[in-house]
Amino acid sequence: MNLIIDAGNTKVKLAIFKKAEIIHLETVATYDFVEAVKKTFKDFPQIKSAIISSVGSLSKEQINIMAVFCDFYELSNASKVPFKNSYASPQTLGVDRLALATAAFYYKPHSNILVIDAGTCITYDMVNDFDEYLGGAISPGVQMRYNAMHDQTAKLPLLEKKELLDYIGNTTENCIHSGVVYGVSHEIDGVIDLYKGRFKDLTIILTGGDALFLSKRLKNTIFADSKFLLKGLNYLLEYNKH
Ligand SMILES: Nc1ncnc2c1ncn2[C@@H]1O[C@H](COP(=O)(O)OP(=O)(O)O)[C@@H](O)[C@H]1O
Ligand SMILES: CC(C)(COP(=O)(O)O)[C@@H](O)C(=O)NCCC(=O)O
Repeated sequence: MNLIIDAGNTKVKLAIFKKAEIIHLETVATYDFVEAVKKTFKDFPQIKSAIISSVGSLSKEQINIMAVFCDFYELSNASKVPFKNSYASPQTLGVDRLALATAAFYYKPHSNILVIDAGTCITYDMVNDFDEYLGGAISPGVQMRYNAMHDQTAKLPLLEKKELLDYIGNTTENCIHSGVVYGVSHEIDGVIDLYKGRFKDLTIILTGGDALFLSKRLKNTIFADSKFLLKGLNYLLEYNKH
């Protein structure tokens, strides 16, 4: 069994893989990380190896607790990956994006794949049919857009995402929801259209905490998989063992 940890900027996801199958999944806040790890090893003593991708605020001490329990690997920009990395600043690339590109590579090798991760930020990552990672884009995530409007104005309230019946907002709250929800979904559809114009037979994967909420609102056909990054990490753990 492998313990796979994706520490993002909002939440830490812990998954246990038995070969390619996820048999346990939980999401915790950064401050609960150490307790969650201890409990996981108590409940699943069969875990032999672990990997962590951390782009959030976990400290070195928090991360190093893993080494107490098993054979532990921290994903870094020096890790081996199964594709050609053509990012011009590989040392500053988020390791979570390396995991997404890895999942894309194994999902459909030698094909054009765009991965959209709607998490704290929305990331766009492109792997082409030459198995080459090109990069993509980083934009503000759903909750970040709500937070920014509240934090940087005097009058706008802090809201959370909500289903909307009409894109014409008729109250302050509805106008904010419309701006965020229709803004994000039209951004994503617009970006997909750009990539479709350049890459033939493009496969589009949507993942991250807001994937299910957004998938219903897109005009493009996408494959939503909230566990895509975790699957990429499980591949990278096996890939870097040898
Ligand atoms: N409990 C929740 N209820 C509603 N939305 C949530 C919840 N937790 C996370 N989200 C949404 O998912 C986003 C974070 O997704 P996630 O993939 O966990 O981010 P990260 O990997 O950056 O930590 C937030 O920006 C928010 O919009
Ligand atoms: C863009 C990110 C903040 C996304 O993090 P997330 O929203 O998944 O928590 C992260 O991948 C990161 O810190 N990247 C470094 C810059 C780069 O990828 O070029």
